[in-house]
Amino acid sequence: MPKSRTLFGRPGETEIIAVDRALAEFRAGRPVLLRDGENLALALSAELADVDIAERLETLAEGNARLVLSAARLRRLGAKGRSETGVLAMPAIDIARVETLALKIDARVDAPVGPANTLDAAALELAGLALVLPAIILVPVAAAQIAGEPLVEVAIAAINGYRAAQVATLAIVGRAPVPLEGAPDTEFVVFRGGEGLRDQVAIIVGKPDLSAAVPVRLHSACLTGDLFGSLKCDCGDQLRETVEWMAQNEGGILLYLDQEGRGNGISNKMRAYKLQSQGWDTYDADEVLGFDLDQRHFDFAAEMLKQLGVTRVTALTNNPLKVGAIKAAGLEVAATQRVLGRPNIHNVRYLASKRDRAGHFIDMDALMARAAPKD
Ligand SMILES: Nc1nc2c(ncn2[C@@H]2O[C@H](COP(=O)(O)OP(=O)(O)OP(=O)(O)O)[C@@H](O)[C@H]2O)c(=O)[nH]1
Ligand SMILES: [Zn+2]
Repeated sequence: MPKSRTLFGRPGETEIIAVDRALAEFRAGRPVLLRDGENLALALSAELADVDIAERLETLAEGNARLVLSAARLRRLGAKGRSETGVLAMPAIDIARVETLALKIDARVDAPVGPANTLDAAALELAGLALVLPAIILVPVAAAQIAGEPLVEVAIAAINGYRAAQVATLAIVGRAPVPLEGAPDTEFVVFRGGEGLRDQVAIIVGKPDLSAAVPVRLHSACLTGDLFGSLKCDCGDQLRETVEWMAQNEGGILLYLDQEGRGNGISNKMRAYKLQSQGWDTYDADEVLGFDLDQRHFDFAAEMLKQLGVTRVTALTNNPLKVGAIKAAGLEVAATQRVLGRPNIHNVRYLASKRDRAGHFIDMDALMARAAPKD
């Protein structure tokens, strides 16, 4: 990403600010102006579009509007031969059709799907960052057509470089002791930036020896499981049992990451839960919505560990993605340790899917042995 220096933007931050503004607009259902050199296009989240905004875009579109969809969504729509992101031409912006193609379960694609260009791909990345469905109405425009319009403009390089820039600017903004039940010697350290739309938290339990392999868990936020003890997953048990284990052993660090729904956000997770209640498994439900197996990135989590002085870890996880990401970020993984949740009739299919479809190291027999409630 190009560095630029202005009065109110430190080098590298100007681009982050532009994307932050674009995200606010996008999530509010207003079009964002994307720029790739001389090429301009208005991008609008399909799930937030209504007839009024469609009519206004139509006056600029001149028949050139398109609907950008993810590879996963196109697969579900039965688009022949498409293994990547693609676009559907929209001679007229028909909101009912957009809604069907973006969200409806039984929708099939009835028109040729074209390849996505750099603006389309950046629009899809923006949707991912905004935690909305990966479906965007894109309208190519000329500068003269939108002169004087109060639009937020963002260069596609800024969008594509956003995650890396967020890692580079990650910094501790607050820390304090927070005694926890069962782990009274605990400190919360809050980092600004990283993934998702909020800050990230490192929970340092006890006084881990930073010169040895530090027990570390990267824990993705799960409102339903962590906070309310939902029976649909194993997150709450993993969270509390890890903190307890760290307190009773040599301490450790749990990173609480703003990655609801495997990075899809809480609203898309709830859409997926609705589909699951109709019989879809956890990954198929996500694919219906247009998501791949896992949208999470963990490079910023590794950076958090580095800033806390960690170089070598014992990774407390069953997820090979997390282990790979920690290693790829230059930290040493001395060992991995399984984190068993508790199975029940509501989560057993979810756990089996994670094992069978995403390669999680889950020993179902060991897990089932824990099915009985604690005495
Ligand atoms: N999309 C989606 N996300 C889910 C579902 N169930 C749980 N999640 C999310 O999945 C993530 C689980 O994250 P983690 O607890 O870090 O676990 P993990 O990736 O299974 O890896 P380990 O627990 O470390 O082995 C959280 O972001 C949850 O919100 C689901 O059915 N669909
Ligand atoms: Zn969960």
